[in-house]
Amino acid sequence: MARLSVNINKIATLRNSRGGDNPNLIQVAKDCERFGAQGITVHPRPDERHIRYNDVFELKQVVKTEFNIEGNCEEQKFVNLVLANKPEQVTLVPDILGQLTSNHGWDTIANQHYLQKIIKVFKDEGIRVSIFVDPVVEMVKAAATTGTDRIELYTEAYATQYHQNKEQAIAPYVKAAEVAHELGLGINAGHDLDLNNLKYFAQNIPALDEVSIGHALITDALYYGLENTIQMYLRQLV
Ligand SMILES: CC(=O)[C@@H](O)[C@H](O)COP(=O)(O)O
Ligand SMILES: NCC(=O)COP(=O)(O)O
Repeated sequence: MARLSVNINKIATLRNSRGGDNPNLIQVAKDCERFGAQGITVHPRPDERHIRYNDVFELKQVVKTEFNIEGNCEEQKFVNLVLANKPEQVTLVPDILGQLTSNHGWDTIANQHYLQKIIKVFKDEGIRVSIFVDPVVEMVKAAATTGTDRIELYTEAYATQYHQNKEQAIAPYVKAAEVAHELGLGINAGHDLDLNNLKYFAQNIPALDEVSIGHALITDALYYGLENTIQMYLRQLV
């Protein structure tokens, strides 16, 4: 059964909007775990518009499940932050500066040597590495030679197409996941997964290890409450 990591970026967005400490990010992380989350994900960005670098140090002290830090490893500040905190997992995302949200996976062919080098930096410190990739077989095959432990399949395209044609939407992910599994890679997934599309995704990707979900889950929590919402998401993964 795939594990659920709750991305708490949006809690930090809300907190930062008033400059104070309400909602308290650390308490929310603890509560997510108490309500059943099997991991906590954060994606600090250079402008610190939601997660601040300092939040990561505080979260590291309290997260008891899997701590997953996502971000752009081309930023030295991000690399230093991860190495200083040694989370269970780092997810490398090829964001460009000022990007609204993540919108593409790595070109694992063009960046093969760079990825081999940077992945080793984290793995030498005992940190599991996952890299963000589009569901493209060539990219998955080249991911396998970078030394990464896992890939995270970027699911925005799946989420967008799901309502029109879910069979068509899932097809490239099934293929990419089969290849990843054959090559010995672990499989994570995330971006725009929600209560409508999650169950079908998990049912069709049997080797799925983990999903990280933030935007939709935190939005749903406004209506259903955080505890109830986390339980609802966990039920989609059974
Ligand atoms: C890598 C990924 O898909 C998510 O981490 C997403 O980028 C969330 O980041 P924002 O909350 O900044 O949109
Ligand atoms: N890695 C994806 C993630 O952490 C959350 O993405 P989203 O659910 O906020 O789109």
